[in-house]
Amino acid sequence: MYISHVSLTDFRSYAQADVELGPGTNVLVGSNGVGKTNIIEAIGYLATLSSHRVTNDGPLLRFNTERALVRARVHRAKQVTTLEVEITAGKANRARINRANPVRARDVLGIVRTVLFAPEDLALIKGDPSNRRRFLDELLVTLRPGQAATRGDYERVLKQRNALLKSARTGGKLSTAHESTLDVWDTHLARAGARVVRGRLDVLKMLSPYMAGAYASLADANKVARAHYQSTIVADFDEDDTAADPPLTDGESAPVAPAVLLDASLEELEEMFLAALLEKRAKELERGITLVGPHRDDVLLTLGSAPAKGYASHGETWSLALALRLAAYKVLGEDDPRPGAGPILILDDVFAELDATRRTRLASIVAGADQVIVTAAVAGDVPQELGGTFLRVSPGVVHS
Ligand SMILES: Nc1ncnc2c1ncn2[C@@H]1O[C@H](COP(=O)(O)OP(=O)(O)OP(=O)(O)O)[C@@H](O)[C@H]1O
Repeated sequence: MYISHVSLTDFRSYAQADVELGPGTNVLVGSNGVGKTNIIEAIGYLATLSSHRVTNDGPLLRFNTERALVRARVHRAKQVTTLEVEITAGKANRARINRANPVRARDVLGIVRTVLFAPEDLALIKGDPSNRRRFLDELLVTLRPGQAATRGDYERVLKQRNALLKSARTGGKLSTAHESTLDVWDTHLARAGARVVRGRLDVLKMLSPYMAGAYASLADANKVARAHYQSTIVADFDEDDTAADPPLTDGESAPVAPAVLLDASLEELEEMFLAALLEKRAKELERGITLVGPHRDDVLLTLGSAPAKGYASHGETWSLALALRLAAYKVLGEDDPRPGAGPILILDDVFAELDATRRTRLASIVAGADQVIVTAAVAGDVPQELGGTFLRVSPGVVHS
């Protein structure tokens, strides 16, 4: 797929900007701070309804404005869709498809598919587990938009269960009424949580071979890149390793998924989760929080026999983070293999970080994507093999 036109109103540094893009490679070039990333952030927002840089929408609204608009013309296979998302401070966002009546923003998930790689992605390897959970969850929602509701259910139940645990803790002894309410929340939590875990395991299974392949193509290393789901819902998890959330200080937070978890059905996962909740109930009451569940899970990434976090070099960390995104790109391409339906690949500031060999390798890996959007402060950093159209960005304006 590709986007042929993006229009921004009061988004980040842009009062109003129109950007014409084409299929194939588009390179946005301009000095530091002119607004290149702001453009690709807006395109990424249409796909995920979130920014790759900030966790809330506030900074996306241009200073002193209340509302931002991102509009795009999307070409997917033979279909052309005009998509518009309105981001409003402190209110639910709204969207419009083909200028029809507004719908919930959530309803447009899945129309645009992007895979965005940015320097912030180093946190996928070096950062706390929430980065890796978010990576899997976002990909899952792109593949199965219905998963957004499951995730929402899980968060809601988790919040209510935590509130109950906290009130039971401050109130002293757990009353019978509290206990039976907790049983009810456990059932709801396990039902939604099992779906979250199953979805993540499925996604990770799809990603793994592509991640290993992309890493091998990017790096000379003879180290194999692997990803293992670590779940707190497996029986022998020791919550002392996760005293705080984010639970990781270093090393591992929970056991690597055993085969029993990898192949478990939803019902089996639910049972596992319920058993783990029961086992941890006393500890949870003591601490006033839910200690087990997908909100505490992690993905252990390894290079050769060592965990990437804490051991990988800077270059290896870059290559592995990039390999994860390229794997996501492959998985999405496989999910909708129609010609012209592949995801849009966005590479923010990536070439400046790579040596000449890796630049060329990356260029050959991404060649053939329906659309690649690259940002660079220095045009010469973008390998010539990539070709494409250059667009010059200066503050507030994009010149074709
Ligand atoms: N909400 C906002 N309102 C107005 N301006 C903003 C807002 N958020 C960011 N900016 C401005 O946008 C600019 C940053 O834009 P962006 O991150 O797109 O730069 P860039 O061209 O990608 O730079 P670099 O090459 O350094 O990565 C900064 O000047 C910043 O002050």
